[in-house]
Order: sequence, then structure tokens, then C-alpha cells
Amino acid sequence: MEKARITFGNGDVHHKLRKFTLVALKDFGVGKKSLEERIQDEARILAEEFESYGKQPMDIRKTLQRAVANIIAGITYGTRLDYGDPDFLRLMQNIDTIFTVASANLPENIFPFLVYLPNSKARKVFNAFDDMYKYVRKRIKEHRATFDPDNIRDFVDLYLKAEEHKDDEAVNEENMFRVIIDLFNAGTDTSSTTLVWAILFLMTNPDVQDKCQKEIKENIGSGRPVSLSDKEQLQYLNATIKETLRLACIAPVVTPHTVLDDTQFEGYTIPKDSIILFHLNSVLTDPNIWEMPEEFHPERFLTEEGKKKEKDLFIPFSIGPRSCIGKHLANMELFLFLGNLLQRFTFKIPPGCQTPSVERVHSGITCQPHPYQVCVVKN
Ligand code: HEM
Repeated sequence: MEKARITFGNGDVHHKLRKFTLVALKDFGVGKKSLEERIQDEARILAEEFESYGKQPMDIRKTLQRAVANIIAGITYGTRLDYGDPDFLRLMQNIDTIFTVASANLPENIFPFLVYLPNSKARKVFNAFDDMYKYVRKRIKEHRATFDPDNIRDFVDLYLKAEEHKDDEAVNEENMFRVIIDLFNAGTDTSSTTLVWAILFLMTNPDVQDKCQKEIKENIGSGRPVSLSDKEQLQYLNATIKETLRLACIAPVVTPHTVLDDTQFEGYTIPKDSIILFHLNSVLTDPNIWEMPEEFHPERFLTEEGKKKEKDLFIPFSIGPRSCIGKHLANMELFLFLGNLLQRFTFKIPPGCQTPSVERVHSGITCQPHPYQVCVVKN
């Protein structure tokens, strides 16, 4: 059976793995803790971590990355990892390398022999993948040793069960590695970078931050955590998250797509098997679609009465049969992390520092902001 993965995979095996993973992601309510509780718990631990820094200015990128990776760790392995765990830090380092170094523009894509040069960037990416495979192998081995088909704990167990039942030959151990690594890679840097952008936009737009906090205070107060059932009441926060996804355009270039047949498009013939890369930011910041597209303006997603306003061309997760399978999870994470952090903290530009830049830097796969420092002040 062909080896495959979800991202950068193709054909029948890709289709089966994508379907299996989508169903498994829907099933996450199974297990002892619901996904919502898991994210709320992680938001609480993240808040404690922020509190431990006091009012010191800090770069929160890595801490946010660990918090988000822990949600994927919970889904796949059923456990979170301590932020200081050496295995976890190595995993984070590998994800960072893959996301900041891998790119369609690498010269090795055109001249593959360059991969043998000592400083080859592609080599660094391959090494990071190899190291991740070793770690995932170790965790799957642990799961096999304790597997109980009547007590499915997490994604790895679901996979082992499907493998045992021989539900589908695409569901085999080799492909399981690839799918788990896809989940960590595609699901960590994307959501954590969105949080990094959201906090940057909040601190540089204090009026927006104020409105989000007022909404949380009026609807929830401070006596209990923000939960998904509050989503309807927190329309301004929802609009702020959407505006962050639009303006930051985290994943500006989608994964390579292949044309299955000769295709006519706007007067051009695209031959069968051509590889197509399209830019989502050509839609998300198109001045013909969005008024003043480079402005951070959550109100564009609200009616005059403050109700939700749908926008067809808001497509940060792409569209079609290859669109993001983690959209639902990402939206849950963004709402719960931001809602719970804003309930407890205000993000401020450190005293004496200039307003940080909100320029998008396309480094590797995601669009990052320039590194910045923030003071996380308790409300
Ligand atoms: C804010 C967070 C996220 C953004 C903006 C985002 C965006 C995207 C985009 C633009 C694509 C490419 C779609 C295409 O090629 O047309 C994609 C694919 C993908 N995403 Fe996400 N994503 C996010 C979070 C996640 C999470 C949390 C997961 C993990 C569960 C995930 C898993 C995937 C996978 C596996 C694919 C490949 C799908 C396929 O090729 O069939 N993503 N994502």
C-alpha cells in the first residue's frame, strides 16, 4: 500500500487519510476530558505562566506555541507535556525549523543536489522531520503496549483500533506517523502565530482590546472561565478573531494543488498535472473586496446592531476539498485562549518602547510579525 500523508499527499490514500482524520477530529469529545475543557485548562496554565513573568516585557511567541502544541499532544497522545520537558522543547524546535525554513522558494527544489551541501536549508528540514518521526515512533510504541480497544484514549488509540479491525489498508503504522506529524506541524504554528498576531493587534489597538474586555465583563464577569457556550454573546471578540485571521493572513500560500484534467480558467488553459500555488492574501487584502484592507477594523464583520455579518470571501482556511481540516479546532482554540486571557490580562506596549510594527513577514510557510515585546498586565 502506498505511503501517504495529508498535507502534500495526493490521490486515493490522501483522500482516505483525510476522511479518517476528519472523523477522528470530530470524535474528540470521547476520552475523559472534552476538548473544550482541555483548551480551558491549557489557557489557565498559560495564564499562570504569564503571571510568573510579572510585569516584565516578554516575547510570548514560544510560550504560545507550547500551549497550542499541547492541545495537539492531548488529542494525539491523551496527555499534555510540561513546558520545560526536553522532548517537548525539541519537538517545538523541529516545528519551528520546518515552518521557518521550508518554503517553495528553496533553491533545493530546483537543484536537488544542493541538499548535500553542509548548509543546505532543505537538509535542516529533513533532519527535523527525521527527529520528529523518532519521537512519534516512541509514543506509538508506548500506546501499543497499553492499548485497550474498549478504552479509546486518543487519536493514536483510534488509529490502532482501525488498524486492528483492518478497516482500511491506508490506515497503517507508516501513514499514522505522517498524519500525526501533519497534525503537529499544520496545527501548531498556524494557531499559535494567529494568537501572536491577535495580541499584537490588541496592544496596538487599545480601543479594540477595551471593547473585547468590556463585552467579556458584561456577559461573563470574572467568576468562571470563558466557554464555547458564550460564543453567541461575544460577537465583538469573534469579529476581532476574524479580523486577525484576515489581516495577518497566517498561511498566505496554500499547499500545492494539482490540476487533474486540462482546465480552462479565465481564458488560460492549465494543462493536466500542473502544480498550482495560490495566494490567499490576494483575496484577504483585496481592496475591491475589503474597504481599507490594511486597517485592523473588526467592525467590518459586524452589522450596525453589533450582530455577526457573514463575508463570503473571508477564506483564511482556504476553500474546496483540500481546505483546512483543523478549521473547527483552530476556531475553538482562538476563542477560548483569547477570551480567557483577555478576561484576566491586558496586553500593553512596554513603557518607553515604540509601537511595534504590524508588517507581515513571509518567512517559510506562515506569515509572522516581527518579534515584539509585550507587558501582560493583570486586570
Ligand atoms: C489559524 C489556524 C489555521 C489556519 C489559518 C490554517 C490554514 C490552512 C490552509 C490555508 C490550508 C491549505 C488549504 C489548501 O491547500 O487549500 C490548511 C491545510 C491544512 N490544515 Fe490548517 N490552518 C490552521 C489550523 C490548523 C489546525 C489546528 C490543524 C490541525 C488539526 C490543521 C490541519 C491542516 C491540515 C492537515 C491541512 C492539509 C489538508 C489537506 O491537504 O487535505 N490546520 N490549513
